[in-house]
Amino acid sequence: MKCLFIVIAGVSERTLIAVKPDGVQRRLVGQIVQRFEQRGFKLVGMKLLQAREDILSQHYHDLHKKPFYPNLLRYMSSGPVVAMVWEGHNVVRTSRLMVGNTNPAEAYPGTIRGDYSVHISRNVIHASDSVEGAQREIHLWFDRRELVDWDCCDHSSSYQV
Ligand SMILES: Nc1nc2c(ncn2[C@@H]2O[C@H](COP(=O)(O)OP(=O)(O)OP(=O)(O)O)[C@@H](O)[C@H]2O)c(=O)[nH]1
Ligand SMILES: Nc1ncnc2c1ncn2[C@@H]1O[C@H](COP(=O)(O)OP(=O)(O)O)[C@@H](O)[C@H]1O
Ligand SMILES: [Mg+2]
Repeated sequence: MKCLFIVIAGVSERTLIAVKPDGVQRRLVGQIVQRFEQRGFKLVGMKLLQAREDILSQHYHDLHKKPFYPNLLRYMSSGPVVAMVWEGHNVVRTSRLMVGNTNPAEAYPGTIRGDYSVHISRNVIHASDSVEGAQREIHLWFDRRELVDWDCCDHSSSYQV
């Protein structure tokens, strides 16, 4: 029974969150990170990068026939993005709810898109939309060695005088 618990505890769900170029340029990174921390998720990977076109075209492969696809790639290349991996119970579904509708005009106030954006072509943030998609996107954006496993600790037990 103890072994079973350890196995289950070891496969906590992860998702890819990316602050898009407009979010970085508008200095929204800190507020977005704060929302995920406050909700109780654990940051296990984070980097600022100018996304390469091959990564973006794989990332948005499902949309490559859409009329807005060229504009989407231009948007995502228009400055650095902050890519993050967050971990926790139901993190994929919960982070989609925190992010809000793809179209900010439909996104509820209180969601990230509902609070910080007005137009679908500048919607501030990306969040994986399924557990399988998250695994694929994390693998695409991060090297395994860039992800850090760490335990929450009760600091009071390590205070020293
Ligand atoms: N310019 C433009 N961009 C769009 C349109 N539809 C979607 N996009 C952009 O393409 C992104 C990807 O679309 P989706 O994957 O369907 O939406 P999403 O899953 O909410 O957004 P991501 O988290 O970025 O994947 C959106 O977040 C928008 O930035 C559109 O009609 N026009
Ligand atoms: N109709 C649209 N017009 C412009 N951009 C769009 C449109 N649909 C999607 N996008 C862009 O493509 C991104 C990815 O789309 P999608 O994966 O469907 O939504 P989400 O970002 O909510 O996961 C969106 O975040 C948005 O930036
Ligand atoms: Mg999407």
